[in-house]
Amino acid sequence: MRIGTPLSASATKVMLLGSGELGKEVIIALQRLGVEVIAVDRYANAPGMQVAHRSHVINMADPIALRALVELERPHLIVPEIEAIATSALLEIEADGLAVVIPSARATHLTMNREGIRRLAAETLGLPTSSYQFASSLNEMRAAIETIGLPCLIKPVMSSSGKGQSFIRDAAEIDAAWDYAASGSRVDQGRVIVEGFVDFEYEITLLTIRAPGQSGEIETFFCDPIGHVQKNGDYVESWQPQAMRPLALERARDIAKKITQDLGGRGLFGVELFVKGDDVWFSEVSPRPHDTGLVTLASQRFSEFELHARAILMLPIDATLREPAASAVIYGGMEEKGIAFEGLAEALAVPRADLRLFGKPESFTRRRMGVALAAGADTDEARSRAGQAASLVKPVKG
Ligand SMILES: Nc1ncnc2c1ncn2[C@@H]1O[C@H](COP(=O)(O)OP(=O)(O)OP(=O)(O)O)[C@@H](O)[C@H]1O
Ligand SMILES: NCC(=O)N[C@@H]1O[C@H](COP(=O)([O-])[O-])[C@@H](O)[C@H]1O
Ligand SMILES: [Mg+2]
Repeated sequence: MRIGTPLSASATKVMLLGSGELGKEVIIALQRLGVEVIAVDRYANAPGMQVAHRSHVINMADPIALRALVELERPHLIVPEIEAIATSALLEIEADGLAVVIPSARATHLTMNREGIRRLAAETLGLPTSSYQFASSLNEMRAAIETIGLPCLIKPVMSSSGKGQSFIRDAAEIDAAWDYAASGSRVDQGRVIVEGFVDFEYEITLLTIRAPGQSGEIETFFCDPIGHVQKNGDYVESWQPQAMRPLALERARDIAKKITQDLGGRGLFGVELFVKGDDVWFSEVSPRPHDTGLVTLASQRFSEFELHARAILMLPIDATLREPAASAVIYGGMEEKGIAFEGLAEALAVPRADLRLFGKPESFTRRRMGVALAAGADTDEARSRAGQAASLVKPVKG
């Protein structure tokens, strides 16, 4: 694909739908390749808007507003960065040939709802997953828990980063889990998935890229597996590479290839998998860069964001690991606008450490505001350095 001059008639235009920390890095990668970038999100001054050519604040869940913006801007490519988008509008935009949706309109439509992607993975493709049932009322949820058994997880069908998610060990926790799911759902659907608990040894994100190979045809490429730790459904720490037994790695790649091939299109996907010995379970997939993949800013020759940018532009990629590295999340720790960060010199004095401060205009106690990165001789050293650097960064009132 050729790339034109930004802000001229020949410009190659890309519209990001969602402009948080992950989109910000994708935009920087696109900017470096001379792409004209339009950042869109639900609030002003989102991280990606601060590095784009221009930006718009709209309700991306509104199909009419979304279609109108696409008609106004006429981007060549639309790059969804979050799930909460009117994917029905994306299906129409793609069918009308108005723009190319990354990785494909169908992929964004199926993955925005846990029901779509889980039924595809387990029922159509026959991939191993946790046991599961869907429920649309408290009574249905009780019946589903009877079948699935305890412990189990309750998640709104439309949510991410652990929002509205509960781990239930005891029947007494059921009512609270239903209420919490309703409060954490992005679009109040009143529908949840009940998932049987998978007693995994470790979990990984397998970054999988659909990009042109030597022949120019789309092929599947894999990054080294990323290990991570999640708290309350949200990632707090990740590292690469995660050591795996050869058979487990082969199974993980096989699952990732099958699901991404079915979703189709081009770009980078984050395939989330649970592993125990040689057993591997599919959990879910993001048809876009993954938060745990922030570690690739320190570990790979090209980060997951650069790989996504290249793949969507139909350019060749190189997914090789450069060295072991880790990432550790920096939370806001307070409910405040316009906060500041102290301790940066101390954090950056940690050997091989680096930082990303996302520039989000408002802090919440558990909002991810930045990330510490570090390389090391092995992932243990990298994890301890990244954790130390993150703990030295102190959010304070601005
Ligand atoms: N069935 C399960 N068994 C065991 N652990 C689970 C199960 N489902 C989820 N988890 C744990 O909770 C974490 C978050 O779950 P999940 O990825 O479904 O949430 P999410 O809201 O989509 O988060 P994100 O958007 O960050 O991926 C998983 O990474 C895993 O640690
Ligand atoms: N697990 C998905 C994920 O990490 N998504 C990232 O978080 C942003 C929203 O953050 P916010 O809730 O702080 O606005 C999204 O825009 C994306 O960059
Ligand atoms: Mg997840």
